[in-house]
Amino acid sequence: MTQPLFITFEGPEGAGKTSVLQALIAELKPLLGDDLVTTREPGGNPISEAIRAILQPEEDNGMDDRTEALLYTAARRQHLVSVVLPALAAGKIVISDRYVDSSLAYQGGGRGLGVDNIWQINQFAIDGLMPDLTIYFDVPAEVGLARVMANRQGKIDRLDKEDLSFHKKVRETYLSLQSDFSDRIKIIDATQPLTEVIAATRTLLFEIMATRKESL
Ligand SMILES: Nc1ncnc2c1ncn2[C@@H]1O[C@H](COP(=O)(O)OP(=O)(O)OP(=O)(O)O)[C@@H](O)[C@H]1O
Ligand SMILES: Cc1cn([C@H]2C[C@H](O)[C@@H](COP(=O)(O)O)O2)c(=O)[nH]c1=O
Repeated sequence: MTQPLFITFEGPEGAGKTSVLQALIAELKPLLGDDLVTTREPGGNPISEAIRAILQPEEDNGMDDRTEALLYTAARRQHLVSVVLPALAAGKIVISDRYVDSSLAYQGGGRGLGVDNIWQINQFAIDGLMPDLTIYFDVPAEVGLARVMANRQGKIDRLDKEDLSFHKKVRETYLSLQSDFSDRIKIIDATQPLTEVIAATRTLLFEIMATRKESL
């Protein structure tokens, strides 16, 4: 069996994670086949997708900030158990669009609940499982939000609609996490043209895949 890899994509709204992932799936699937599993949070299985629908309606639903933090964490737990852990146990490469850093940045930073508090509640859910590599796509909040507003054709959800100061705090928290955990979290300037962002991501993915060894 080959050594499993757990890779996560992170970033503020409109950073381009989904576009990059779609482009690279098209390149990597012919090479890796079933060895590559791509997924997203919140979601990736029926229970977590149901939680996503509660978390991300288009209109404000009056949700309490701590309830929000707990629901993202619950969705994460189910996603881990249903999708991520079985794939890693089978030696696969898992790429998840968002993971625990999203909660640290959005609920810890954006909502002001505190990164340490959000880290603590997440320990129960993730049981120590951290990514081998996190790629952080960095854009100023204004740039990302402008992309979302220009392109989402009516599907602007509850979090997209938060004010600019919320989204700025999300980005600041991501930058601080990246600086504190720079061995794990690699930063890409996502204001570059998409083709360049894809190329930078490809380089990081191929670097870590080259370290993957055969194991018993
Ligand atoms: N580097 C780029 N330059 C210009 N436009 C981009 C770039 N990357 C992505 N976009 C556009 O920005 C929009 C948002 O991109 P995408 O959905 O991939 O971002 P995301 O990080 O997945 O966002 P979210 O997390 O908010 O869903 C899309 O319309 C996409 O075409
Ligand atoms: C995992 C996670 C996500 N969020 C927020 C971030 C985004 O606004 C949405 C996810 O939407 P996307 O289009 O799939 O990126 O949810 C969050 O606030 N906390 C989290 O833990």
